[in-house]
Amino acid sequence: MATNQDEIPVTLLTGYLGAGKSTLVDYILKADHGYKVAVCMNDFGDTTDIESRALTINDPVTGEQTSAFLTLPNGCLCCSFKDLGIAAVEDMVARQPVDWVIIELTGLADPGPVAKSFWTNEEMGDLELDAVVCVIDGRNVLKQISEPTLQRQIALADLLLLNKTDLITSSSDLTTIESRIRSLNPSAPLRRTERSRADLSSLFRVGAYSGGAQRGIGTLLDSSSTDNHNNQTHEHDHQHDENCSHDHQISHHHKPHYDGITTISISLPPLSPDKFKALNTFLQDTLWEPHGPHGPEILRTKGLVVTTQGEEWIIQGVADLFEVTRAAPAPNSKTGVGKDQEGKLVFIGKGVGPELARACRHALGL
Ligand SMILES: Nc1nc2c(ncn2[C@@H]2O[C@H](COP(=O)(O)OP(=O)(O)OP(=O)(O)O)[C@@H](O)[C@H]2O)c(=O)[nH]1
Repeated sequence: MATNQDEIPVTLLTGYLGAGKSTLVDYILKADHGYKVAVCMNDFGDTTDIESRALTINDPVTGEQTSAFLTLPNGCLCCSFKDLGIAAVEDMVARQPVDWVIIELTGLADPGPVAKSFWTNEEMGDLELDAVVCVIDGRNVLKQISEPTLQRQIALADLLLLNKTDLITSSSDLTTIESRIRSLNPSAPLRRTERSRADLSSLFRVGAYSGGAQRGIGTLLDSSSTDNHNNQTHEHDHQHDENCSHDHQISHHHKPHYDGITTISISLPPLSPDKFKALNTFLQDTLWEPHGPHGPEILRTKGLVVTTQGEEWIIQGVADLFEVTRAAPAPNSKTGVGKDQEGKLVFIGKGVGPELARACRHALGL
């Protein structure tokens, strides 16, 4: 499809909690393609600090670590982006020349309103919406597919990446998954990926929006016409879309959000080796053991642990799987971890509440 080479393409990256969006961003930022890429990250559950620490970006000239992030510090891009987001992206692009803008939406965002605001905004300067790319968690998609948010993410995409194929155990599962995805979006290319390693030429200058409406996208982008989940379960009042001033500071309480999903953030002091071990056991007990019909269903776990020895570790969990890896040094930090630096553990899921925070503190003897 023809694209305007003078415009800077904007890719909207969507996909459910833990699908592999940040992994894709990390892959793109490190790949050898020669494009200057700007990334906007938005996150649900106040975890952008953890995300940005999970990535390392080296300046190609100096080799030093750089921060390429413009943090949009609230958890609800879909209602604040229209006014704040585009201006923020324009500002970023004005400060440094870039070839490609990638906006990673939260795992719980409907990409429709953001895509629409980019597509219809006359004052976007050199920016042009290029494509909506949806990363799909191959391991969990069949369990999650009844979620309206995920359905819209898939339905709206111009390119679908079926990720985590290493965790899909049989070819019949793969066929079932692909046909379920196809039932929601029969026309977008569907590619299989492991660790989100997609062919970069299929991601850049897709041109899905050049040349006017296609695939009935106009109707899909209008969330009021197809989206009934906002009206039913979304706790926010989107009537005040234009001046969205309500409280998005969800980090330390457990407000219901999209699809009845709540989040809790537990701050952690520097952990001794014994307490770090206890945290690992707590995560195993919490994520691996069934909680019965009324227990929380944890969809996503993220954490930053600071140890008393001054190490930092990142925790990433999706459903029952989790991994603990050494954190990249903080950007612009030459001194390492400060003595009073705190860690935190964030759970996102259904029925996630203060009991979980209490259980965690108890398990760690805090
Ligand atoms: N086994 C396996 N793990 C993967 C793959 N892709 C990503 N992961 C892991 O899945 C976890 C979540 O990946 P992220 O890239 O953070 O997912 P995300 O979509 O950005 O998650 P949210 O920010 O919650 O929306 C991390 O632990 C990744 O290392 C894959 O293809 N295979």
